[in-house]
Amino acid sequence: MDQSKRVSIMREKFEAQTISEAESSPPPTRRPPQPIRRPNNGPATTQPSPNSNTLAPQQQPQPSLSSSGNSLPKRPLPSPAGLKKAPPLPTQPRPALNSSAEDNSSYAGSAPAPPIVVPPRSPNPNMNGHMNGNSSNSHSNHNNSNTVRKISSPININTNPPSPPSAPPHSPLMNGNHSNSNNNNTIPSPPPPPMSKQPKKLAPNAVPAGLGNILAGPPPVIKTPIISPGSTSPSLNSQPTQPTNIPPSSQQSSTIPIATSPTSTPISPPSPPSTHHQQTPQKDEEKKGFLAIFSSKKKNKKKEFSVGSPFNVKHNIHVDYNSVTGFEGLPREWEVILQSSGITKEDVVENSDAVLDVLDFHMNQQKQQQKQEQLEKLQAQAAKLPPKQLPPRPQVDNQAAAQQQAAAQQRLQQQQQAAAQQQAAQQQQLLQQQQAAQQQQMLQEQQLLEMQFTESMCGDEDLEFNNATLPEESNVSLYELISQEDPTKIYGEGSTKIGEGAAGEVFVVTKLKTNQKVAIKKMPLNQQNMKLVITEIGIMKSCKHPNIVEYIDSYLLNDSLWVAMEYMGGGCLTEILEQFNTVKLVESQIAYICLETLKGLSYVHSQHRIHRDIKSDNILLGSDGSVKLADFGYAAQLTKSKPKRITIVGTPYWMAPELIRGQNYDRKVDIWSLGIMAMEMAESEPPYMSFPPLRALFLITTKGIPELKEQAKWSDEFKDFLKKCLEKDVEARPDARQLLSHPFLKQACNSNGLVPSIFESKKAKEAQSKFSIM
Ligand SMILES: Nc1ncnc2c1ncn2[C@@H]1O[C@H](COP(=O)(O)OP(=O)(O)OP(=O)(O)O)[C@@H](O)[C@H]1O
Repeated sequence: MDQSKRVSIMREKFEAQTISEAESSPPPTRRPPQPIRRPNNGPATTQPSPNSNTLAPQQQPQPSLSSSGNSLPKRPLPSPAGLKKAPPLPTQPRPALNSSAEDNSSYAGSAPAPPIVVPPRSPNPNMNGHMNGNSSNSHSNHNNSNTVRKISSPININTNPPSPPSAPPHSPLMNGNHSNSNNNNTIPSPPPPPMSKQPKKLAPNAVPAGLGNILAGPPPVIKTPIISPGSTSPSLNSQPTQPTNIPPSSQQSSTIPIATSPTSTPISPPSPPSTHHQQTPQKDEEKKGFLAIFSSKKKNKKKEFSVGSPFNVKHNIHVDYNSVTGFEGLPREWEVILQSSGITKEDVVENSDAVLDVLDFHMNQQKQQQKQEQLEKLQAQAAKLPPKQLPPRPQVDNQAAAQQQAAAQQRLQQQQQAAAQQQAAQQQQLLQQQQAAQQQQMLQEQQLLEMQFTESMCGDEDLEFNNATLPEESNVSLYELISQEDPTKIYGEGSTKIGEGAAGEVFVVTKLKTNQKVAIKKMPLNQQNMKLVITEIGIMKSCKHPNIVEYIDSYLLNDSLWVAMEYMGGGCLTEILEQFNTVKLVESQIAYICLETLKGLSYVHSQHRIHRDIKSDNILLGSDGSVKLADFGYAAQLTKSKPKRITIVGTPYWMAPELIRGQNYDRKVDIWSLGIMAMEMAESEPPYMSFPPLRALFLITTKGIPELKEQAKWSDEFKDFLKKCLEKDVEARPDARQLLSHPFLKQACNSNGLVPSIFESKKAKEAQSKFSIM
């Protein structure tokens, strides 16, 4: 699309959204900042005893496996202090962005529906980093062994106008690898973030997202996945120079399509100016230098909008694209976004499309965040409602009182009878539903087996590339996936918390019959995360491969879903990388981890699935050095009707350029992420980690990935492997099967070769937490 038209449409969307929200939403509230932490949560090194009550009530309400369900937590509970990795040293947060699950509905095969805006998988404020657009991660300080990588906090959004421009950051990466030399016109980026241990949680309603904090301090670093439906726009306050909280708009009608989304709603053609709700930024004419390029020439024109019909907007504000000076007429908030993300005038001029992609991305992200905020607020309000008070009993004489008592007793009996009948009917209905679900499940398993059989007859070529073998969309409900068994009869009472993610907490329990250790991920279940959960379980359940964490079963207890899976005693790969100062992976180990990951990916891809969140956090290690893929919460099933994907899902620093750009993408995005993960293993963190996420996304799409810092340290094979994985041209990027024969992987050690590093990193981590306690 023509640049100026695209900018113009984006601005129209923005204006419409702003007005629609301003009129239809309740007064905004700013959520008080609360530190959110994604703990470094490797498995406990001590063996949990079935009887050990590691989650002592005084520390934490015990989420015991009680069949009554009364003792089960409705939300994941705060972890015991001792189990959370003590944050030893300041770290840089890795913020996550908002999510929506347009794609994730696909596993379940729901009929194509309007983009589903998926708020955090967990409403627990302590866990909302993942989906709330907020997670944090440390900025690795290689000189400091105590650096913590995985700390979560929601992305910070702030409406404060940008500080006066300061010097742009000079990343070694950029300096060394990219031409970003003309500083005269450069919009100053925030200075390189100080290591801050305490992740900030910014007021998510504030607009523009994260900017105040980005400007003021460490940039948010996104570590957790994003899902962007491509159909939303940020709710930005019409007074851009004020720190503002914008109420989230929960109306679907208020969502705005992005240009790249197939779900976009068409924008109405231009029409004459209207008479109210002028949202044009003020003082544009005062802007100088770079800012001047954004000045709107038509700022006095007015627009007409109706609440609830944000798409019926008039093209009476013109945002022009000028190939010499950049964009003109961008909303003030966008200027701030660009400034704080370190996106320069040169960037705008040279890569206007990429800048628009990033702005689109940001708009979507903000929208999700606001929706989540709204949801959390409603939930909080509902929780605060006082219990219904019984009316005070009137004073009556004894006889009247006796009569009243008898009548009341009779009424009570009648009510009890009615309730019992109703309950019986409900139980009957539930039973029928369960039977139907079981039948359906059997049918589907049968179909799956048939499909796998057909695939196994086809050979690898057909498995991976013949779209004819793509499955049809199928509809799976949660009841079809979960077990009806009582987990309290299967697992012992004792449980030890071993990890925590945005979706829930992970415990290790012991299977009574076999004495085998099992990991149980407990996720609060609600309407928002239902599809993600179904996706995760559905895909895990049907993935059986030595390089994929084995799914055991899942259970519904109250409104929590417990997913039992193979226990991986070595924790996640990130835990090794966090100890970069003391434990460095050598090439043979990196090659081994890449090889095992590729085997898993090759299998996943052969099932026409995309993992979409490959990163060190989602690679689990066995104590025997085995390497397995985990966390399929963001995976997508390709189907005949959806052979490609477009939803923006992933964790920014690991995201492939085609995905960031909102183009159709497929399995190859996982290969890109694997390349980034390989760089993580070499350098402890992904490229551009020191940049704010939007800037990182921009750099990924425009500059690609810089080379490894210590070129001489690495073999040509490794460098070539990275080059192949990080090939921007999707066609030229090899697939998993092709990569498996890359010469670099021939250097791979065996599983035993990884064990010492797992062991050492645990030791270092223990020493670190002891040190931080002292
Ligand atoms: N099967 C397992 N065995 C051992 N540890 C596990 C297992 N599954 C998860 N963990 C631990 O729990 C942590 C959180 O698990 P997981 O990543 O699945 O949760 P999540 O809520 O999906 O997280 P994310 O925020 O990455 O989406 C992991 O980083 C890992 O340390």
